[in-house]
Amino acid sequence: MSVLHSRRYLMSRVLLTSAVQTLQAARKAYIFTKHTPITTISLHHTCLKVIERAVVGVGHYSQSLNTRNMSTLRYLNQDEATNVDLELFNEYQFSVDQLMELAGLSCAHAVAQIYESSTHKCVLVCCGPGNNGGDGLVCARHLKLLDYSPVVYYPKPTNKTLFNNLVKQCTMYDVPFIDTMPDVSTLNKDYNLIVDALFGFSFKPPVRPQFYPILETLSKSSVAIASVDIPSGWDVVCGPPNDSPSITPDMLISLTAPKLCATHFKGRFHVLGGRFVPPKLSAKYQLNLPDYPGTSQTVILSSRQ
Ligand SMILES: NC(=O)C1=CN([C@@H]2O[C@H](COP(=O)(O)OP(=O)(O)OC[C@H]3O[C@@H](n4cnc5c(N)ncnc54)[C@H](OP(=O)(O)O)[C@@H]3O)[C@@H](O)[C@H]2O)[C@H](O)CC1
Ligand SMILES: [K+]
Repeated sequence: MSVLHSRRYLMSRVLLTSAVQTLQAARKAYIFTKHTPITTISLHHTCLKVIERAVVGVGHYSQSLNTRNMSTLRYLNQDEATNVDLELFNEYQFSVDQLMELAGLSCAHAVAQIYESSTHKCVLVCCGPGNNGGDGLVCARHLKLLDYSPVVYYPKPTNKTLFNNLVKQCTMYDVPFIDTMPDVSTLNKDYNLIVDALFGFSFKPPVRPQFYPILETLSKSSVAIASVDIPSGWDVVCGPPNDSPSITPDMLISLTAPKLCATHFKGRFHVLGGRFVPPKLSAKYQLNLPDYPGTSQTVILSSRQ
Protein backbone atom coordinates (compact mmCIF):
# COMPACT_ATOMS: atom_id res chain seq x y z
CA MET A 1 0.00 0.00 0.00
CA SER A 2 1.46 3.43 -0.97
CA VAL A 3 2.01 6.15 1.67
CA LEU A 4 -0.85 8.17 0.15
CA HIS A 5 -3.18 5.19 0.20
CA SER A 6 -2.29 4.20 3.75
CA ARG A 7 -2.88 7.81 4.91
CA ARG A 8 -6.25 7.91 3.14
CA TYR A 9 -7.11 4.53 4.59
CA LEU A 10 -6.20 5.64 8.10
CA MET A 11 -8.06 8.93 7.64
CA SER A 12 -11.22 7.20 6.40
CA ARG A 13 -11.06 4.68 9.26
CA VAL A 14 -10.77 7.44 11.83
CA LEU A 15 -13.61 9.40 10.23
CA LEU A 16 -15.83 6.35 10.01
CA THR A 17 -15.12 5.28 13.59
CA SER A 18 -15.77 8.74 15.01
CA ALA A 19 -18.94 9.17 12.96
CA VAL A 20 -20.26 5.82 14.19
CA GLN A 21 -19.40 6.69 17.78
CA THR A 22 -21.06 10.11 17.44
CA LEU A 23 -24.12 8.44 15.98
CA GLN A 24 -24.27 5.96 18.86
CA ALA A 25 -23.89 8.79 21.40
CA ALA A 26 -26.61 10.78 19.64
CA ARG A 27 -28.92 7.77 19.63
CA LYS A 28 -28.38 7.34 23.39
CA ALA A 29 -29.06 11.06 23.90
CA TYR A 30 -32.24 10.68 21.87
CA ILE A 31 -33.41 7.71 23.94
CA PHE A 32 -32.68 9.53 27.22
CA THR A 33 -34.50 12.65 26.10
CA LYS A 34 -37.57 11.05 24.61
CA HIS A 35 -39.76 12.66 27.28
CA THR A 36 -38.41 16.14 26.65
CA PRO A 37 -40.43 18.77 24.75
CA ILE A 38 -41.15 18.18 21.08
CA THR A 39 -38.77 20.92 19.88
CA THR A 40 -35.83 19.16 21.57
CA ILE A 41 -36.86 15.86 20.04
CA SER A 42 -37.12 17.30 16.54
CA LEU A 43 -33.69 18.90 17.05
CA HIS A 44 -32.29 15.49 17.95
CA HIS A 45 -34.06 13.95 14.95
CA THR A 46 -32.41 16.52 12.71
CA CYS A 47 -29.02 15.84 14.32
CA LEU A 48 -29.49 12.09 13.84
CA LYS A 49 -30.39 12.59 10.16
CA VAL A 50 -27.31 14.76 9.62
CA ILE A 51 -25.03 12.29 11.40
CA GLU A 52 -26.55 9.30 9.62
CA ARG A 53 -25.93 11.03 6.30
CA ALA A 54 -22.37 11.70 7.45
CA VAL A 55 -21.90 8.00 8.16
CA VAL A 56 -23.14 7.12 4.67
CA GLY A 57 -20.94 9.90 3.30
CA VAL A 58 -17.91 8.61 5.15
CA GLY A 59 -18.83 5.16 3.90
CA HIS A 60 -18.57 6.56 0.37
CA TYR A 61 -15.32 8.37 1.17
CA SER A 62 -13.80 5.24 2.65
CA GLN A 63 -13.87 3.38 -0.62
CA SER A 64 -10.18 2.57 -0.22
CA LEU A 65 -11.08 0.90 3.09
CA ASN A 66 -13.92 -0.97 1.43
CA THR A 67 -11.83 -2.00 -1.56
CA ARG A 68 -9.34 -3.45 0.91
CA ASN A 69 -12.11 -5.51 2.48
CA MET A 70 -13.36 -6.56 -0.95
CA SER A 71 -10.01 -8.10 -1.84
CA THR A 72 -10.15 -10.54 1.08
CA LEU A 73 -13.90 -11.01 1.17
CA ARG A 74 -14.94 -14.43 -0.14
CA TYR A 75 -17.33 -14.56 -3.12
CA LEU A 76 -19.42 -17.72 -3.13
CA ASN A 77 -20.36 -19.92 -6.06
CA GLN A 78 -23.85 -21.46 -6.28
CA ASP A 79 -22.96 -24.67 -4.43
CA GLU A 80 -21.20 -22.80 -1.62
CA ALA A 81 -24.16 -20.43 -1.18
CA THR A 82 -26.52 -23.42 -1.03
CA ASN A 83 -24.27 -25.26 1.44
CA VAL A 84 -23.99 -22.25 3.78
CA ASP A 85 -27.78 -21.96 3.65
CA LEU A 86 -28.27 -25.69 4.35
CA GLU A 87 -25.80 -25.62 7.21
CA LEU A 88 -27.66 -22.72 8.83
CA PHE A 89 -30.86 -24.76 8.67
CA ASN A 90 -29.56 -28.26 9.41
CA GLU A 91 -26.62 -27.71 11.76
CA TYR A 92 -27.58 -24.45 13.45
CA GLN A 93 -31.29 -25.31 13.48
CA PHE A 94 -32.49 -21.97 12.16
CA SER A 95 -35.93 -21.97 10.57
CA VAL A 96 -36.45 -20.31 7.17
CA ASP A 97 -38.81 -17.81 8.81
CA GLN A 98 -36.09 -16.62 11.20
CA LEU A 99 -33.45 -16.02 8.56
CA MET A 100 -35.91 -14.60 6.03
CA GLU A 101 -37.11 -12.04 8.56
CA LEU A 102 -33.54 -10.92 9.24
CA ALA A 103 -32.64 -10.97 5.54
CA GLY A 104 -35.72 -8.94 4.56
CA LEU A 105 -35.20 -6.52 7.45
CA SER A 106 -31.64 -5.87 6.33
CA CYS A 107 -32.86 -5.22 2.77
CA ALA A 108 -35.33 -2.61 4.03
CA HIS A 109 -32.62 -1.00 6.14
CA ALA A 110 -30.18 -0.99 3.20
CA VAL A 111 -32.79 0.77 1.05
CA ALA A 112 -33.52 3.33 3.80
CA GLN A 113 -29.81 3.94 4.32
CA ILE A 114 -29.31 5.03 0.71
CA TYR A 115 -32.66 6.21 -0.68
CA GLU A 116 -34.52 8.64 1.58
CA SER A 117 -38.25 8.10 1.88
CA SER A 118 -38.85 11.80 1.11
CA THR A 119 -37.43 11.34 -2.40
CA HIS A 120 -38.03 7.59 -2.94
CA LYS A 121 -41.43 7.08 -1.37
CA CYS A 122 -43.04 4.85 -4.02
CA VAL A 123 -41.30 1.49 -4.15
CA LEU A 124 -42.32 -1.41 -6.36
CA VAL A 125 -41.22 -4.68 -4.74
CA CYS A 126 -41.09 -7.49 -7.33
CA CYS A 127 -41.19 -10.89 -5.61
CA GLY A 128 -40.40 -14.27 -7.14
CA PRO A 129 -41.58 -17.77 -6.16
CA GLY A 130 -38.62 -18.76 -3.96
CA ASN A 131 -37.03 -17.52 -0.75
CA ASN A 132 -35.65 -14.47 -2.54
CA GLY A 133 -39.28 -13.48 -3.11
CA GLY A 134 -39.95 -14.16 0.59
CA ASP A 135 -37.16 -11.71 1.48
CA GLY A 136 -38.95 -9.21 -0.77
CA LEU A 137 -42.26 -9.67 1.06
CA VAL A 138 -40.56 -9.13 4.43
CA CYS A 139 -38.70 -6.12 3.02
CA ALA A 140 -41.98 -4.58 1.78
CA ARG A 141 -43.53 -4.87 5.25
CA HIS A 142 -40.53 -3.21 6.90
CA LEU A 143 -40.39 -0.49 4.25
CA LYS A 144 -43.96 0.37 5.14
CA LEU A 145 -42.88 0.83 8.78
CA LEU A 146 -40.00 3.02 7.59
CA ASP A 147 -42.38 5.52 5.97
CA TYR A 148 -42.23 4.26 2.36
CA SER A 149 -45.24 3.37 0.23
CA PRO A 150 -44.32 -0.09 -1.05
CA VAL A 151 -46.45 -1.88 -3.66
CA VAL A 152 -45.88 -5.62 -4.22
CA TYR A 153 -45.91 -7.42 -7.56
CA TYR A 154 -45.92 -11.18 -6.86
CA PRO A 155 -46.73 -12.94 -10.14
CA LYS A 156 -46.20 -16.57 -9.05
CA PRO A 157 -47.32 -16.88 -5.41
CA THR A 158 -46.07 -19.93 -3.55
CA ASN A 159 -48.82 -21.79 -1.75
CA LYS A 160 -46.94 -22.59 1.47
CA THR A 161 -47.87 -21.47 4.98
CA LEU A 162 -44.78 -19.25 5.30
CA PHE A 163 -45.49 -17.38 2.06
CA ASN A 164 -49.26 -17.16 2.65
CA ASN A 165 -48.53 -15.65 6.07
CA LEU A 166 -46.08 -13.12 4.62
CA VAL A 167 -48.71 -12.05 2.08
CA LYS A 168 -51.33 -11.80 4.82
CA GLN A 169 -48.99 -9.69 6.96
CA CYS A 170 -48.34 -7.31 4.06
CA THR A 171 -52.07 -6.85 3.50
CA MET A 172 -52.64 -6.30 7.25
CA TYR A 173 -49.99 -3.55 7.05
CA ASP A 174 -51.90 -2.00 4.11
CA VAL A 175 -49.24 -2.89 1.56
CA PRO A 176 -51.09 -3.18 -1.77
CA PHE A 177 -50.51 -5.97 -4.32
CA ILE A 178 -50.81 -5.45 -8.08
CA ASP A 179 -51.67 -8.20 -10.57
CA THR A 180 -49.88 -6.96 -13.64
CA MET A 181 -46.42 -5.58 -14.15
CA PRO A 182 -46.61 -1.85 -14.98
CA ASP A 183 -45.25 -0.94 -18.43
CA VAL A 184 -42.02 1.03 -18.70
CA SER A 185 -43.62 4.48 -18.87
CA THR A 186 -45.92 3.76 -15.89
CA LEU A 187 -42.97 2.47 -13.91
CA ASN A 188 -40.93 5.58 -14.69
CA LYS A 189 -43.85 7.86 -13.80
CA ASP A 190 -45.26 6.16 -10.69
CA TYR A 191 -42.26 4.69 -8.88
CA ASN A 192 -39.04 6.05 -7.35
CA LEU A 193 -37.37 2.72 -6.67
CA ILE A 194 -37.73 -0.97 -7.55
CA VAL A 195 -36.74 -3.73 -5.15
CA ASP A 196 -35.84 -6.76 -7.24
CA ALA A 197 -36.57 -9.91 -5.22
CA LEU A 198 -37.45 -12.17 -8.15
CA PHE A 199 -34.60 -14.70 -8.07
CA GLY A 200 -31.68 -15.36 -5.74
CA PHE A 201 -28.90 -17.90 -5.61
CA SER A 202 -31.00 -20.88 -6.83
CA PHE A 203 -31.74 -19.28 -10.23
CA LYS A 204 -30.71 -21.37 -13.22
CA PRO A 205 -30.61 -19.51 -16.54
CA PRO A 206 -32.16 -19.05 -19.02
CA VAL A 207 -35.16 -17.25 -17.54
CA ARG A 208 -38.45 -19.05 -18.31
CA PRO A 209 -41.12 -17.36 -20.52
CA GLN A 210 -43.35 -16.14 -17.62
CA PHE A 211 -40.59 -13.94 -16.22
CA TYR A 212 -38.97 -12.86 -19.52
CA PRO A 213 -41.22 -9.79 -20.09
CA ILE A 214 -40.89 -8.78 -16.43
CA LEU A 215 -37.10 -8.71 -16.68
CA GLU A 216 -37.38 -6.97 -20.05
CA THR A 217 -39.46 -4.16 -18.49
CA LEU A 218 -37.07 -3.85 -15.54
CA SER A 219 -34.10 -3.68 -17.91
CA LYS A 220 -35.72 -0.85 -19.93
CA SER A 221 -36.96 1.23 -17.01
CA SER A 222 -35.00 4.25 -15.79
CA VAL A 223 -36.08 3.71 -12.16
CA ALA A 224 -33.22 2.71 -9.84
CA ILE A 225 -33.21 -0.98 -8.96
CA ALA A 226 -32.07 -2.43 -5.62
CA SER A 227 -31.45 -6.15 -6.15
CA VAL A 228 -31.77 -8.61 -3.29
CA ASP A 229 -28.79 -11.02 -3.16
CA ILE A 230 -28.49 -11.54 -6.96
CA PRO A 231 -29.54 -9.23 -9.81
CA SER A 232 -32.45 -11.32 -11.13
CA GLY A 233 -31.74 -13.10 -14.39
CA TRP A 234 -27.98 -13.07 -13.77
CA ASP A 235 -26.05 -16.31 -13.51
CA VAL A 236 -24.96 -16.74 -9.88
CA VAL A 237 -21.35 -17.13 -10.97
CA CYS A 238 -20.97 -15.60 -14.45
CA GLY A 239 -23.18 -12.54 -14.01
CA PRO A 240 -25.30 -10.77 -16.66
CA PRO A 241 -26.83 -12.90 -19.45
CA ASN A 242 -26.03 -12.24 -23.14
CA ASP A 243 -29.14 -13.81 -24.61
CA SER A 244 -31.96 -12.44 -22.41
CA PRO A 245 -32.84 -9.08 -20.78
CA SER A 246 -30.16 -7.98 -18.37
CA ILE A 247 -30.91 -5.64 -15.50
CA THR A 248 -28.32 -3.15 -14.21
CA PRO A 249 -29.13 -2.47 -10.55
CA ASP A 250 -28.07 0.71 -8.78
CA MET A 251 -27.74 -1.21 -5.54
CA LEU A 252 -26.91 -4.83 -4.74
CA ILE A 253 -27.74 -6.15 -1.29
CA SER A 254 -25.69 -9.33 -0.87
CA LEU A 255 -27.03 -11.56 1.89
CA THR A 256 -24.76 -13.56 4.21
CA ALA A 257 -21.80 -13.21 1.79
CA PRO A 258 -21.52 -11.92 -1.80
CA LYS A 259 -21.89 -14.40 -4.63
CA LEU A 260 -19.38 -14.49 -7.50
CA CYS A 261 -21.67 -12.58 -9.90
CA ALA A 262 -21.21 -9.52 -7.65
CA THR A 263 -17.80 -9.01 -9.28
CA HIS A 264 -19.77 -7.91 -12.41
CA PHE A 265 -21.85 -5.38 -10.45
CA LYS A 266 -21.31 -1.85 -11.81
CA GLY A 267 -23.97 0.01 -9.81
CA ARG A 268 -23.35 2.61 -7.12
CA PHE A 269 -23.90 0.72 -3.88
CA HIS A 270 -22.87 -2.77 -2.88
CA VAL A 271 -24.17 -3.51 0.59
CA LEU A 272 -23.93 -6.64 2.74
CA GLY A 273 -26.90 -7.70 4.88
CA GLY A 274 -28.05 -10.76 6.77
CA ARG A 275 -26.15 -10.17 10.00
CA PHE A 276 -26.76 -13.63 11.36
CA VAL A 277 -23.76 -15.66 10.23
CA PRO A 278 -22.36 -17.68 13.13
CA PRO A 279 -18.62 -16.96 13.59
CA LYS A 280 -17.78 -20.69 13.33
CA LEU A 281 -19.56 -20.95 9.98
CA SER A 282 -17.83 -17.80 8.74
CA ALA A 283 -14.47 -19.30 9.74
CA LYS A 284 -15.26 -22.68 8.15
CA TYR A 285 -16.04 -21.08 4.76
CA GLN A 286 -13.32 -18.41 5.20
CA LEU A 287 -15.91 -15.74 4.44
CA ASN A 288 -13.76 -12.90 5.86
CA LEU A 289 -16.84 -10.79 6.41
CA PRO A 290 -16.27 -7.12 7.26
CA ASP A 291 -17.36 -5.79 10.64
CA TYR A 292 -20.87 -4.36 10.73
CA PRO A 293 -20.84 -0.86 12.22
CA GLY A 294 -22.42 -0.63 15.68
CA THR A 295 -25.84 -2.25 15.73
CA SER A 296 -26.42 -1.85 11.98
CA GLN A 297 -28.04 -4.64 9.93
CA THR A 298 -25.95 -3.61 6.92
CA VAL A 299 -22.42 -2.74 5.95
CA ILE A 300 -21.46 -0.86 2.78
CA LEU A 301 -18.95 -2.93 0.81
CA SER A 302 -18.35 -0.40 -1.94
CA SER A 303 -19.87 2.78 -3.27
CA ARG A 304 -19.36 4.98 -6.30
CA GLN A 305 -20.95 8.40 -6.67
N1 LIG B 1 -28.54 -17.86 3.99
C1 LIG B 1 -29.08 -16.81 3.40
O1 LIG B 1 -28.38 -15.92 2.97
C2 LIG B 1 -30.50 -16.79 3.22
C3 LIG B 1 -31.01 -16.27 2.06
N2 LIG B 1 -32.29 -16.29 1.74
C4 LIG B 1 -32.76 -15.94 0.43
O2 LIG B 1 -33.06 -17.12 -0.26
C5 LIG B 1 -32.57 -17.02 -1.60
C6 LIG B 1 -32.46 -18.37 -2.20
O3 LIG B 1 -33.75 -18.89 -2.16
P1 LIG B 1 -34.23 -20.19 -2.97
O4 LIG B 1 -35.62 -20.47 -2.57
O5 LIG B 1 -33.22 -21.26 -2.81
O6 LIG B 1 -34.20 -19.76 -4.47
P2 LIG B 1 -34.57 -18.47 -5.33
O7 LIG B 1 -35.42 -17.54 -4.59
O8 LIG B 1 -33.27 -17.99 -5.86
O9 LIG B 1 -35.35 -19.05 -6.58
C7 LIG B 1 -35.99 -20.31 -6.61
C8 LIG B 1 -37.23 -20.20 -7.49
O10 LIG B 1 -36.88 -19.67 -8.77
C9 LIG B 1 -37.35 -20.58 -9.77
N3 LIG B 1 -36.42 -20.56 -10.91
C10 LIG B 1 -35.16 -21.01 -10.95
N4 LIG B 1 -34.62 -20.79 -12.15
C11 LIG B 1 -35.57 -20.22 -12.91
C12 LIG B 1 -35.64 -19.75 -14.26
N5 LIG B 1 -34.61 -19.88 -15.08
N6 LIG B 1 -36.78 -19.16 -14.70
C13 LIG B 1 -37.86 -19.04 -13.89
N7 LIG B 1 -37.88 -19.49 -12.60
C14 LIG B 1 -36.75 -20.06 -12.11
C15 LIG B 1 -37.43 -21.91 -9.10
O11 LIG B 1 -38.37 -22.69 -9.79
P3 LIG B 1 -38.23 -24.31 -9.83
O12 LIG B 1 -39.39 -24.73 -10.66
O13 LIG B 1 -36.89 -24.58 -10.49
O14 LIG B 1 -38.26 -24.76 -8.42
C16 LIG B 1 -37.88 -21.54 -7.68
O15 LIG B 1 -39.27 -21.35 -7.66
C17 LIG B 1 -31.31 -16.25 -1.44
O16 LIG B 1 -30.84 -15.71 -2.66
C18 LIG B 1 -31.73 -15.19 -0.44
O17 LIG B 1 -32.38 -14.12 -1.09
C19 LIG B 1 -33.31 -16.72 2.75
O18 LIG B 1 -34.35 -15.83 2.80
C20 LIG B 1 -32.75 -16.74 4.16
C21 LIG B 1 -31.38 -17.35 4.26
K1 LIG C 1 -32.95 -10.72 -6.77
